Formats: sequence, structure tokens, C-alpha cells
Amino acid sequence: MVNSLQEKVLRVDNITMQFGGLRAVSNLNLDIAPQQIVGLIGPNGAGKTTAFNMITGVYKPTSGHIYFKDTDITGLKPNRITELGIARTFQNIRLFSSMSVLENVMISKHVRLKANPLEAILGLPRYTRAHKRHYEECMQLLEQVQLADLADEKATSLPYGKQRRLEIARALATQPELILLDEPAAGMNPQESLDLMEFIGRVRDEFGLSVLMIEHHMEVVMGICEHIVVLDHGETIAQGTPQEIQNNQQVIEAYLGVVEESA
Ligand SMILES: Nc1ncnc2c1ncn2[C@@H]1O[C@H](COP(=O)(O)OP(=O)(O)OP(=O)(O)O)[C@@H](O)[C@H]1O
Repeated sequence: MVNSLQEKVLRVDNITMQFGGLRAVSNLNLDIAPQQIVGLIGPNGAGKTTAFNMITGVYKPTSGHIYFKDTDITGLKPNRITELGIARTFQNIRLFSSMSVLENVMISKHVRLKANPLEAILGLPRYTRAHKRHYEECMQLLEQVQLADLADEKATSLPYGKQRRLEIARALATQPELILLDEPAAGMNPQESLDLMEFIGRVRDEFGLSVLMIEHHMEVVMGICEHIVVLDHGETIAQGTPQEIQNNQQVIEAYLGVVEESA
């Protein structure tokens, strides 16, 4: 058991989430290898966000287990899961609107700041040094995501694509080994989606991360994911490479069903 866990960053083992009479996610199994980019797709209401909420500790699965490297994280609190090395972004951008780009990153990175509140209040040298290092690391992160020239701008004054990038930077500031992106291309035009794909690939390489992403833009999913899991009504209807998923009859029908229902 331990050997198989060591090869994976994340191992989702048969998790189910029941809300009263509704099974939002049923017996989901999912493995993510180091530096792998995995897509989680499916029609609206398929259970994708619920799966993210279980992995990040917002919900405790009704049954099943979730392992992050060799640690069973099932039911741990979200802040503990962040500390262990899993970060996420949300479907709706959640930036601190009154703060600058830099402040948004600094606040996220606080999870890694090693200083106690008393040292901060008293302005002790250890705190001052830690704070300076904290600032420098945040500026370096902004350089890496090409937002350093906008560090002092108000976060919400950025164009939409850059706000999305800042949201990812905030997740990166917690120094994750796995990042969960919930519809990062939502609301983007084709060029912005292309830029985002290139950005996610670069982030994976430069930060040595694994990525799990929910996405409805199929060109993004097929263009960047190495492995794809498809949910429909909480059930896993397919897993495989982009090519296998594109040719899977059950997947085609699940998506065609959506088109027909909404027609
Ligand atoms: N806290 C909750 N209580 C009850 N039902 C819930 C709860 N959260 C989600 N659901 C239900 O679980 C099902 C799956 O929802 P979920 O948001 O996970 O789907 P999704 O695949 O992320 O959809 P979308 O693509 O629209 O975001 C839906 O029927 C939803 O109404």
C-alpha cells in the first residue's frame, strides 16, 4: 500500500458524497502522478466541484479515502490541507478587491510565514527579517507569473485574464505540490484560453507541480491534460487520454444529451 502511494501525489480511493437523497459523487477513483496535468470534466451538476470540495476538505466524503502522498487527508480541515501542499482556485474569482496585486499574494503566502504574532507586534529583528524575505519571495513569484510590473495596482483593476493569473499566483504562494483549478478558462476568449494553456504548462514545469483542473473549454482540456476523468450525474463514465475520451461513445452521449436537453 505504502509503495503504491509514494508514486502518486494524490490518490482518491472510492469516494462518495451523499447530500440527503442525492449522490453528488459516487465511488470516484482518481490518481495523479508528480507533475501530471489531469482534467475533470462532465456536464453541469456532474459532481466536479463536489469532488474538489472533498479533496480540499470543505466536505468530508460520506465514504472512501483521499491520500496526499503518504498521508490520509480524508476529512482534514481545509487550512491543514493547504499547509500539507494542496492549493485551489475557484470558479468565481476570489481576490481581495481593496488590496493591491502584491498584497493579495502576500496574504496567501502568510501560511508559510514563520513568525509569531508577539514578534510581529514588538517588531523584533527575527520578524523584520522574516517579513523582508516574505516580501521578496512574493515579488519573485509575481516576476515568475509576469505580474511584477502591476504589483501596486488594485487587484480588481486588472484585465480579466490577469486577474485569473493572479488567482493562480495566490494559490502558488502557498507553495503547493498539487494545485486544483476550477474552470480557469471560464469567460475567456479563444486567445486568452490559449495564453492560459501555455501559462498552466509553464507553471507546472517551473514549480514542479501536479495539476487537477475542472474545465468546460474542450480545446483547453484536450490541449493540456494528459489524463481525463469524466463524471456524469456523479458517476465516473470514462477515464483516459484525451484521444480515448474524445472517441468514447458514453462521453459523446453525455455531452450530446446536454445539447439536446438545452435545445
Ligand atoms: N452542499 C450541497 N447540498 C446539496 N446538494 C449539493 C451541494 N453541493 C452540490 N450539490 C448538488 O450536487 C450535484 C453536483 O454539484 P456540483 O456543483 O459538484 O456539480 P459540477 O459538476 O461542479 O457542476 P457545474 O459544472 O455546474 O459547476 C448537483 O446536483 C448539486 O445541486
